[in-house]
Amino acid sequence: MSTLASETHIMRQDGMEAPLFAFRSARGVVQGQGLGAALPRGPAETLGARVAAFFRLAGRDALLAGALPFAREAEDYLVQPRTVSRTVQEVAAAPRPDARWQLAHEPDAAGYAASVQRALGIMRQEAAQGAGRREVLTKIVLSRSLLARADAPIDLQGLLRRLSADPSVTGFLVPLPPRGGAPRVLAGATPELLLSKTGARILSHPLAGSARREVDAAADSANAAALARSDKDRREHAIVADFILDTLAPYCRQLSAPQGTTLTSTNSMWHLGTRIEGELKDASISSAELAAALHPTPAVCGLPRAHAARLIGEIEAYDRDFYAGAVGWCDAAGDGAWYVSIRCAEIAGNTARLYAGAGIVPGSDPWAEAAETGAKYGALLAALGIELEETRL
Ligand SMILES: C=C(O[C@@H]1C=C(C(=O)O)C=C[C@H]1O)C(=O)O
Repeated sequence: MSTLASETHIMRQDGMEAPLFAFRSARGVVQGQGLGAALPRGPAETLGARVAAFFRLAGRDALLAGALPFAREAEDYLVQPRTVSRTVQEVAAAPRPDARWQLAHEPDAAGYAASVQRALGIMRQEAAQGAGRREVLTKIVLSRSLLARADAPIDLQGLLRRLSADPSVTGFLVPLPPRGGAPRVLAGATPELLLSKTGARILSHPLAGSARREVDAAADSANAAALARSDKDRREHAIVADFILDTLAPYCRQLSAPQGTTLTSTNSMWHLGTRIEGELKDASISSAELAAALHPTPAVCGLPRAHAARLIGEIEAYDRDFYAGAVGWCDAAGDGAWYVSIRCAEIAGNTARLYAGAGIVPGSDPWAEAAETGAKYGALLAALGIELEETRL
């Protein structure tokens, strides 16, 4: 255990100490204050063992929270706060910020559509090589990024309040390892539950298959109806739900998706979702270990997983770092909640780096996928107060 007291202290503009981390949803708020200690960092493979060793020493009241990066081999960042509060949500509105922004796309919609073409070409080629090939790519999730620089430091507490205003998401703020000595956080409004555990009961609610929300009610329902009957989106979704069922099955005495696949929505997006419920054989396994086993699911990576992750590294021009990873918390009983870190931005001082991705399967239309990623910036753009024309292609 190492103490990082000076590294991640973030002061609010009013001089009060800001929370170390926060998760706010309609189910309540879990928030930590002050940095106590940090879990020795390591890859997803060893998270379960490191968390178990931590709680053997840290005692019953301890709690760990933080972020897993996208790459399984990269090091996670989990911290223990000095104090924890778990409360019921009080949604205080926060005024929209009026900063001026400079924006840079990495890549823009055309560049992103070209990457999708390239991935579809790889899928066609591998499928043509047929069963003789060991690894045939059936899905890959490609992302793009938007770098936004404000003329003033970004107010993290206001941002978190605006991100949490949508009752269908979990607003989060977690510290990331400082870069070049400067503190940074990951802030987002994730709609996707990777895994939660309470005693022996576990839940996962994967999302895949998307359409934008519309202000006009008729257009909005038409988008939802088209998503519900889209064969491409159903295939894209089934790959994720099957992967999660297969991965969790060995840990469970009972596992099912009683409602099947249904439409779910946030303020900015429609999704196909499957609520998966299970009962663990061994209730002492930690939610962090289960989250690490699942991560990254084909909702953010692809199938086969390692093959898709390698191709993402080749096709995307940047390292995803903590985007498309997982954020969450875990207590000494192993109970906790872990979310897929999407609809998020890495924030340091005046800059926010937003990310958005979309699942590509045979039949995907490159420009439609580019438009989908534009729509997925929506939650963060609205919370930061950024207007972006390009999100409507
Ligand atoms: C990758 C993202 O979202 C994921 C991809 C989805 C899709 O391709 O339809 C839907 C929900 C998420 O699992 C993102 O928002 O960045």
